[in-house]
Order: sequence, then structure tokens, then C-alpha cells
Amino acid sequence: MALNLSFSSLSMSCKTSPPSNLCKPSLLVPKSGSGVCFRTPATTGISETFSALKQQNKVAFIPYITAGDPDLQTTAKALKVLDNCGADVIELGLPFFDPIADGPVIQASARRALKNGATLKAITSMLEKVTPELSCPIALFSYYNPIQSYGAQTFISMIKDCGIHGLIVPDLPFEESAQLRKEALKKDIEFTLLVTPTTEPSRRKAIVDASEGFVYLETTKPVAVGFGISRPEHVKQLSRWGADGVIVGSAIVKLLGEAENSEEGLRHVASFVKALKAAMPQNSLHEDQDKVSKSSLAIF
Ligand SMILES: O=P(O)(O)OC[C@@H](O)[C@@H](O)c1c[nH]c2ccccc12
Repeated sequence: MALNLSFSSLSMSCKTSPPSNLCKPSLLVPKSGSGVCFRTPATTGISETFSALKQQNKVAFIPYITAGDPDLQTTAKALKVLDNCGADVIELGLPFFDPIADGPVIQASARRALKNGATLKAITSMLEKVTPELSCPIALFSYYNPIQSYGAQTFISMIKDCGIHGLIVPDLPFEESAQLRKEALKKDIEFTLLVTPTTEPSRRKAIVDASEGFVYLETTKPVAVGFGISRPEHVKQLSRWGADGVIVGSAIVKLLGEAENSEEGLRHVASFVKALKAAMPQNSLHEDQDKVSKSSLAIF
């Protein structure tokens, strides 16, 4: 599927005027008297999140942002905005100087983040403070090089200790991932693997079997679709086609990175995310599904 498919008022605004469909009902914690839509801290992992949504016939909304772009304080606020505005899982990119698997928007955002001092240590100490306040799990996106330089065991412990639930390493071939997956398993970090439309069927099977959290195509595991999703219509169409999750990266990164200032960027992100979430069918997935099988969903 050649879908080139991937926006808030500040977290405060989301909280003060919560459209009811922006929060996962299972995670709603009614605050006495306030009518405010708060969610419980994330104790659930990525697979559990997908299972809970599946039971409610809902599609996971998975925004991506780069840690440290434009700075770590804004990332901390953006994580809360995304969580409050209905993210089911957040993909957080660890900035890397040679982000070969990323498109131009995310490459530029990694450059800005590195320039502003977003090291792994600074990112994990920011996360330590923020993750206890989030209700959705975070999947960290990291290139292999930083993992190798810290050592798999140390890296996994560092990300576990700051409250991360999953790991995606786009430049690590599946065949070379066993050691890292083993370390991740030990610490209960879900290791998600990528499959593309051109992945050989035999290799795809092995990758799908090994992937945790989510994957795509001909599998009982949840299928999340990403790349180029940037409009409510995209999200709606993918939900109808039967995707279990939709991933939106560049469109959000662009709003944060190109804003005049952080507050403006965060406001734009909140309204964009609210519009995307509002386009997602609620409990109507299967009634309203177009006649396209999952096997024609190609993406990541
Ligand atoms: O940016 P887009 O077109 O919305 O697609 C999401 C994608 O960028 C995000 O999931 C991602 C960030 N870094 C990656 C590296 C590889 C694969 C995917 C990614």
C-alpha cells in the first residue's frame, strides 16, 4: 500500500477541555468533581495496550517524536501532551548523528537535538521524572551504534530504569539481534521488529515470530502501520483497512521543530493529535471495515 501517510493546545488545554473520545476508557480515572480526563500511570506494556484496545475494537494511535528536539524540556512537555491527547504508545527517537533509516524531517530533528545536547544520559534523566506521570508506554527508537557503545546490558538497564517499555532498532538486522533481544527479554523490554513489503517471506516469518509488542502482516500479533501518515483521512482509512495501530512521526516532528517557539509547537501538536484521534473510528472498526485483508497492508 503506497500510503504516504504520519499535531494540541498544551497539555493544560487538553486536560481542561477533554473530548471524551480522547482517553482510553479503560484507563479513565474520573477525578471527583472536576470532570477532568486523567489517566493512570503506565503500568501496562505495549502488547497489553494493544490487547486492551483490540478487545474494544480500537486502533492504537502511536505518535513519534525525537528526544531533545528542540530541547529536553519541550520533549518532557510534549510527552505529556501526547499522552493527554490520546496516544496509546509513544515512539521516542534517540537522536543519532547518522540516522540512515529516517526521512529528512526526522534527520533534521535529530541534528537539532544533538546540537542542543540530547545525550542518552540527559534523555534518561528527563524520562525518569516524566514517565511516572504518563499513562501510555514508550517504545524507544535507537540506532545500534549507541547501544553497542554502552554495551547491550548497560543500555537495556538504563532504558528500563527510566521507565521505557519497548525498543526498536531500525538498523539492526534481525539475524544479528539475538543477543540484544535476550538482554531486553531479561528486563521485560519488548523488542519490536520491522518488516517491509519487500521482506522475503521466510525471513518475514522469523521476524514476525520474534517480534514483541507489535509488527505487521499475516500474524496474530498487532499490526502497526507507519510512514507518511499525516492527515485525519489517512488514519481513518488505515483503521478501516484493519490496521491495529497507526504511527505518525514526521508530521508531528515538523510541528514541534518548525514552530516559532516551544509553546506554539506544543499547541499545534495538541490540536493536530486531537484531530487525528477524532478521525479514528471508535468501536466501529469491524462493522465499518473496508474489504481489504491485512495481508495487503504493507508497511512497518
Ligand atoms: O515519519 P513518518 O512518515 O510519519 O513515519 C513514521 C516513522 O518516521 C517513525 O516510525 C520512525 C522514526 N524513525 C524510524 C526509523 C525507521 C523506521 C521508522 C521510523
